[in-house]
Amino acid sequence: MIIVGLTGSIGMGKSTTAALFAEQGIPVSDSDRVVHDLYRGEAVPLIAAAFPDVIEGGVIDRNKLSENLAKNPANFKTLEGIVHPLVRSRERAFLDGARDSGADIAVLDIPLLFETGAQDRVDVVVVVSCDPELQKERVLKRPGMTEEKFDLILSRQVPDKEKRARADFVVDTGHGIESARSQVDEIISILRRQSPTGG
Ligand SMILES: CC(C)(COP(=O)(O)OP(=O)(O)OC[C@H]1O[C@@H](n2cnc3c(N)ncnc32)[C@H](O)[C@@H]1O)[C@@H](O)C(=O)NCCC(=O)NCCS
Ligand SMILES: Nc1ncnc2c1ncn2[C@@H]1O[C@H](COP(=O)(O)OP(=O)(O)OP(=O)(O)O)[C@@H](O)[C@H]1O
Repeated sequence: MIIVGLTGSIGMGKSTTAALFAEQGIPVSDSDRVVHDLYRGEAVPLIAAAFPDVIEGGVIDRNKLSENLAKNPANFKTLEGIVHPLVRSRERAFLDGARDSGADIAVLDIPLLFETGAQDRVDVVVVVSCDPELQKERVLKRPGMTEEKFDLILSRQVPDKEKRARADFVVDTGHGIESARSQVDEIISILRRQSPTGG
């Protein structure tokens, strides 16, 4: 099974591109979604011990957590120390399930692929990218997003230019969905041609 690591900076179109792989029947795991899920369950007691004021009604309130991180960026390190091993363990379970189901390709959508060294755990790296102005416009449209939060998150991510340089494939999301869909379909057919079973 070919493991594809899908990454890209905030707002570049990872989730949208991941959905295009899923459309072709390829199993996809979304790390941001895994984190959000952990914040409603397994991670709650661990995060409550480190940051008691971000718990609301027994779950983690991501807005409160974001405010906490904006005030104390050093807390990212503690938080990531709790969250990333849990994400990693969910990732292994996902890959086992994908293998058991006979998938020839599986996609891991990992926003912090290069930052966490996850490129060593995947066979192929796909980076999603677009123009930085379009990226900013997309992100600032989101409810609860501020320029400050955008800059804080960007400052913790490997720059887009470097990501593109390290990619096996780049998907440009700046020209609409149909364009992205044909880029993804092309990547899938290249991978299937290269795979030992020939797909
Ligand atoms: C900072 C938090 C509270 C913001 O939550 P919110 O719902 O507003 O945003 P969301 O989770 O959708 O993330 C928005 C964007 O920021 C990126 N991002 C999230 N955490 C980080 C981080 N630690 N470093 C760099 N980028 C990050 C995401 O990948 C995404 O591109 C949340 O993302 C979080 O708890 N992050 C820490 C866990 C983590 O490292 N996640 C990254 C993927 S494993
Ligand atoms: N190929 C595309 N064509 C047109 N719009 C797109 C395309 N890809 C993404 N978008 C739009 O850009 C915005 C951000 O996309 P998406 O949520 O997929 O980004 P993301 O990289 O997953 O973001 P984050 O890193 O914050 O989770 C969305 O509004 C989405 O509809």
